[in-house]
Amino acid sequence: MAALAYARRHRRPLAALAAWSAVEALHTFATGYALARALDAGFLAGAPRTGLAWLAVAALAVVVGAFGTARTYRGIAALVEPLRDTLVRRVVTRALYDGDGGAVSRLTHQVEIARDTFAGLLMVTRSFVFTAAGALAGLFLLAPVLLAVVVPPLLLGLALFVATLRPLARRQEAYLAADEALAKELGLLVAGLRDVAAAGAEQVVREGAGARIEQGRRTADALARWSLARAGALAVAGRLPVVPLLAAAPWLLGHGVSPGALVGALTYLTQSLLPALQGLVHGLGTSGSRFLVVLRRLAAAPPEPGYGRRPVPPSPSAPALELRGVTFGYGAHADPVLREVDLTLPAGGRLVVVGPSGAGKSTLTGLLAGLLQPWSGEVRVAGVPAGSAGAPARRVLIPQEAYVFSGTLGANFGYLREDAVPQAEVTAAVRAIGAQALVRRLGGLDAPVVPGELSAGERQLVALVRAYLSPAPVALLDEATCHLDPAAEERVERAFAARPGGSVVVVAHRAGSARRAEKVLVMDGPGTVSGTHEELLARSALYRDLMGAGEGSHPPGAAGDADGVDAVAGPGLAGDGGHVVAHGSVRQVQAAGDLADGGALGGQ
Ligand SMILES: Nc1ncnc2c1ncn2[C@@H]1O[C@H](COP(=O)(O)OP(=O)(O)OP(=O)(O)O)[C@@H](O)[C@H]1O
Repeated sequence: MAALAYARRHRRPLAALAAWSAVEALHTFATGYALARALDAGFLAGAPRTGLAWLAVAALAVVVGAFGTARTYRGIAALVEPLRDTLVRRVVTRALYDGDGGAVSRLTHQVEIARDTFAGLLMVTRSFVFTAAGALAGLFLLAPVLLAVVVPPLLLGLALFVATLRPLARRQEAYLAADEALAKELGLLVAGLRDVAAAGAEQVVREGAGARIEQGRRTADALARWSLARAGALAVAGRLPVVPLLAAAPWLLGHGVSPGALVGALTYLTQSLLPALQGLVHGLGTSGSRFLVVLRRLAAAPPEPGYGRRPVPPSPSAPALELRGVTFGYGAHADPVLREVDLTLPAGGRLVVVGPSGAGKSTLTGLLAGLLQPWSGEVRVAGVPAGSAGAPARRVLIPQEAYVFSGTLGANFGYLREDAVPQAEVTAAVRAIGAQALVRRLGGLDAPVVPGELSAGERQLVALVRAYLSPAPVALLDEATCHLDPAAEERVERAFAARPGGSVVVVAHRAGSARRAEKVLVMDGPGTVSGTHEELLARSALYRDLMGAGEGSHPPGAAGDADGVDAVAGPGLAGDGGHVVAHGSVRQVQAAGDLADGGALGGQ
């Protein structure tokens, strides 16, 4: 269908190609016929001049045919180049919109394969059709009975070859898939080489890439074996048809076929039909299967939602982060860590997350950061789905273990920026985070950093300045200040809260973070409950425990927890614009110890 549509769109170049192919086919027709006439009417009849005249006709046909052949290349180019342009446009569009990692392989390798093989296919198919037409017409004119001897073995050869097409195409597809996977893996590796070296992950990376290379080798071997089988089929199809003609020669001569016609038939067979058949078999076998496979990979990969359209841009006024009915767990058979959680963090909002160890706080930040994908429900970033273009650059996650690499302090600070960060901006960030003493001690921004020679707290300061300078408006601090003293921690949290245009989620390490917060999310297993510090003291026994208030200070009128199940923040809280709102199912409340400000939360 697609081929027909393509042919319809390119009717004119196709017609021109057919016309020049017909001129080319004149040569085929004339070669056998003129040879037969040269023998029968010329040399065998004692009229060598007539024979020579017919040979001259054959020679003239060669010249005319060569002219036709030369012209067919223009027609081929007029059909092939538009296909290449279409494929390149498609691949580049997908790479730009979807961050398609296999695009390099597609663009540099597969599009060229598609173009070359399409040209090859057009050439051999066209040549076979017109050569066969010329030769069969010639045979018919010489003696129709010749067709009965020549055509059946030709068809048998074709059938043999067709049988190898499908298995070969499958091997070709596997080979290209392996090539793409390798290109993707190497693309990722090159981008992350510094991180690989910093994390000492060379061995892991070697094993992963080694497995891909091995897979590529295996698929190439399988392809080579089937190519060998096809070469066998080609040998049979390309030689066999001569035998019946030679074997039937006495019978044919006895039934009115002249010697010249016999020689003409042999000429048609050996000079035209068999080479054209070999060309077709070889061309379809290599170019045909490669073309179909490559085209399927280039054209049939499912377009992503919104493919070909501009992605919806993130909206700065939409909530910075939203969870809608998010359920998530680790492993197919594990209990969910979060169940049906709704959460809204308005643009510029601040959320502090508290909960006992294992309650799912890091899991929540992983979901918000896009490191984890929910089982169900949706994560939206600035109004767009978390997986779509534009969303990744809007969040920066600072985990407990800060990542610092060997290089200058300035390079570490500016790591998440694509531009050169102005000095004044760096100085302001260093001051906001409270890292001036560290910068001084190391000798300024150009001083080299040896990660192992920094304390855990100093490494956190480096990571925090880097996050502060990042273009992402949303900062996710997952106990990112746990190695700092309470005063330094407070300074960092205030800095992120005041970051222009910024929103922040803090997984609290100490109770003080929650006391200072506008809104707090209390997590306990799959359950969440949110509110202000005062609301939660009244509503949540777990929160009172975490804050060190204890059961004795249970304020009058607080939401009941007699059955061990805390209140779920319901519609009353949802939608109170400007505040963080959350609700979800809540599990058994667990006491987390009596913690005062400065003490650790969550079992640290
Ligand atoms: N990679 C993982 N594979 C399987 N289970 C995990 C994984 N990470 C966390 N969990 C489980 O998910 C639950 C929530 O863990 P999570 O780290 O989110 O809790 P947390 O509140 O951040 O804990 P902590 O305060 O100790 O850091 C725990 O039961 C934990 O064992």
